[in-house]
Parts: sequence; C-alpha cells; structure tokens
Amino acid sequence: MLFEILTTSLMGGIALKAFSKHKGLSSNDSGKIQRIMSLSGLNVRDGKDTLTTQLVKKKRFEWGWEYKYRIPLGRSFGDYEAKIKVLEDGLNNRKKNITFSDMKQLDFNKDLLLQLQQLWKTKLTERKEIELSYDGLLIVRVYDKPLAKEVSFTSGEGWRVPVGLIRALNTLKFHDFEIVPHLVLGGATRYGKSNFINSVITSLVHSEPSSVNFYLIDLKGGVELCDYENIKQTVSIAYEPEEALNTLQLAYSRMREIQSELRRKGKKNVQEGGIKERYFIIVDEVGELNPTEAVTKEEKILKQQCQTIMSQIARLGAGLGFRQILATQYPTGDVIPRQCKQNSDAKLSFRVQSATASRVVLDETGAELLPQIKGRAIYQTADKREILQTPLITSDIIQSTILPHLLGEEEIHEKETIIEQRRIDTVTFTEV
Ligand SMILES: Nc1ncnc2c1ncn2[C@@H]1O[C@H](COP(=O)(O)OP(=O)(O)OP(=O)(O)O)[C@@H](O)[C@H]1O
Repeated sequence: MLFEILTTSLMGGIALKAFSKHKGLSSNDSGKIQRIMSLSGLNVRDGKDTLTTQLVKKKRFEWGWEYKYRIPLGRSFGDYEAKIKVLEDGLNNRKKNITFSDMKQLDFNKDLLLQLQQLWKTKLTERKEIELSYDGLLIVRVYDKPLAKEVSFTSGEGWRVPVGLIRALNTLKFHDFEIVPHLVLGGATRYGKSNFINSVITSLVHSEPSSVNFYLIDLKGGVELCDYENIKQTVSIAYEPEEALNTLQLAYSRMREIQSELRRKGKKNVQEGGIKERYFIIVDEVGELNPTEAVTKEEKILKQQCQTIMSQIARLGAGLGFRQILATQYPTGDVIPRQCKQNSDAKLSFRVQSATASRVVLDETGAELLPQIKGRAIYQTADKREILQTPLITSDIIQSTILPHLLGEEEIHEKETIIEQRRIDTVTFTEV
C-alpha cells in the first residue's frame, strides 16, 4: 500500500514536472545561456552602458531548442565560438529533469520502479550538447540528447554514400557524388579519415559494382587501401609518389578518352551521353604530393605534375564522370591544390589542431572545437554545415562486400598487362 502511494505520488510529481517542461514552462535555457555569456566576458562596455547578448527568438524542435540572439557591437561570432565549451559545461551544470518524451517511453505494464531507476541513471549521465552558427543572429541549438558516439555502417544507394548521423531527427546524411562530385577531407591523425574512405569505397562497390572505377593513391604506406588492390573495380593503385603519377596519368588519359567520345556524340556530359561509368580518384594523404615539401628537384617536378593533373581533374572531370576525394591530416595552406579546393563543393573535417587548419579544410573555423570523439566531423556543402557522426565500418563488412569482386590470378595478370600498355600509350601530359 505504502509502495503504491509512493509510486503514485512520485509518478504524479514527475508527470507534472514533465508536462510543464514539455510546455516550455520550467526549462529556460535561454536565460541561463544569456547569464553564462555575460559571466564569461562576452558583454561589451560602451561608456557607462553594458551591451549584452539579446534573445530575439526561441523555438522548440523535436531534438531540443533553438535560440536566436542579437550579439552586441564589438563582438564577433568567433568570440562566441571560442566559448562553446564554457556554454556547454554551464548548461550541463544543472539538476536533471525528466521530460514528457521520457515518460512516453515508459511501459506501464512492466516493472515501473525498475524503469524509473534506469531512466534516472541515464539522466544523471546524460549531457546536453550545443551547436553554434551565425546568420546575422547568433543561433544556439541545444540538443536534448548527445549525438551517438558510434554509428554502424550501412551502404548507400547508387552514387549516394552515407556520411554520418546528424542530430536533427537522428537521420543519416548522404553525400551524392552525382550532385557534388569532389570532396575534400581533413582531420588530425586517428579521428577517422581512413575509416570514412573505406566506407565510401565499400558503399560504391556494393551499390554500383559494374559502373564504378577506382584510381587509388595510398601514400600512408599502403596499409589502408591495399584491400582493394585486386578487385575488378580498381583500375590502378599507387603506394609511392612515383606510382601516384602513373595512376593519375592513367586517370587523366581515360578522362581525355571520354571527352573525345562525348565530343563525337555531340553531348555535353556523361549523363547526356548515356555513359554509366564513374571514376573515383582517391588520394589518402595528399600532403605527400605537396611540391613545397620536396627534397630533390626531381621530386618537386614529379609532385608538381601530380598536382597539375589533380587540378585538371577537379576543374574538368565532373561532367566527364570523374570524382575526386583528397584527404589530408596536415591541413596547411598549400597542401590541397587551389583548384581542387575551389572545385570541391563538399568538405568533411574531423577534429583538427587549430582554427587555421580548420580554415584550410572548410574555409571556416570550427573543426578545432569538435569534441575529441573519433568519427565526429563537420560536413559542409555550399549552403549547409552540419555536425555528424560518421559510420564505423568493420573489416568483416569490407571483406564480405569485396569478396565477389576479387580477381583471379589470370585476371590480375591480364589487368597488369593492359595497364602497362596504357602507360606506354600515355606519352606526355598536355592541358585539355
Ligand atoms: N566513425 C567512427 N566511429 C568510431 N570510431 C572510429 C570512427 N572512425 C575511426 N574510428 C576509430 O579511430 C581509429 C582511427 O581511425 P582512422 O584510421 O580512420 O583514422 P585516420 O584519421 O585515418 O588516422 P591517420 O591519419 O593517422 O591514418 C580507428 O581504428 C577506429 O577505431
């Protein structure tokens, strides 16, 4: 009896609190955010006046709250970005509330007390996460639930590959290589670049096995991409800068062939020309092809040639079915050829060391402030920037996907002979 009374009043109390919170009556993070901003030195003194960050709008979404603030004169978005950790810690310095949606998940036919205990435990370890952006007003998004730290890999469809789970509605975001052909990828070591490249290749092999062609350049000692060496979709693979030039030349000469074919047909691009094949040039550690880092004159010339071809492919390849993915862990000024950067409308950056490195990859700061979570990244297209958790792919998935496409010894020999022949035919590189 006593237990029933206790449970009923506890439930009643929680329900009331949850209801008021759901209606936005009790939770007022907007005020708390304003207070944290003031206390962390974001106010501006103007003579006798103190200019503060002013709330303009707040809106409840399924994932949490969005607040819009007018920032005082004399402050920049960067000033607020620099305080993101202070804001997040301040917001999480609170007593935990049970929400209406938490209540909806309870099963009243099962052991309620146990469920409530579990819910409370989850609440104590849960952390709200925030995201900042700026569109003339400062936008602060406060998410009820943190973004998952691990997301399983599932293949995309056609030329759409999974990029990661976004917070809004917990949905998977895809990158469509037919819409945005080239991608620049950056991030400090061990945050997930190679894993992402593996998931792109695996997804494409799974979805477009007879139309996808790879030109792979793995300058990290061949440990990452060697799995794909003997699959029929890989036209050429390189492990050293000298080999990289060969691989790029092969891709370049194929690009010229397609260009001639389209010209003959009087078509503007592969879509119009009914050409289904797509060619992916993937360079893992493009920094190894940076001529300014070359030691000898020959090496410098070789790397310059590589960069010239990569720039040509970035500039002209899109309509000819060529897609380029350039990855680097050293995002310094000249590591990604300028034309490649300019022609890549999508960028994916894992955590980097500094705001400067973030600017090299994304053209904006922010990737240096990502949490130290493997696989967490900013995906940026021409009009949108989203934080997401990239899927983690396992060796088992990679192996089972490529197994049906592995070449036999005779086919490998045949492929090598064709490549050798093409190399001989690829005389000199000329501008298209
Ligand atoms: N999306 C992810 N989710 C969870 N863990 C991940 C994810 N991506 C990578 N990891 C973990 O991080 C480790 C390093 O990842 P990865 O090899 O892709 O890093 P990297 O950025 O390519 O590093 P480096 O530049 O040093 O080669 C992986 O072995 C894996 O355990």
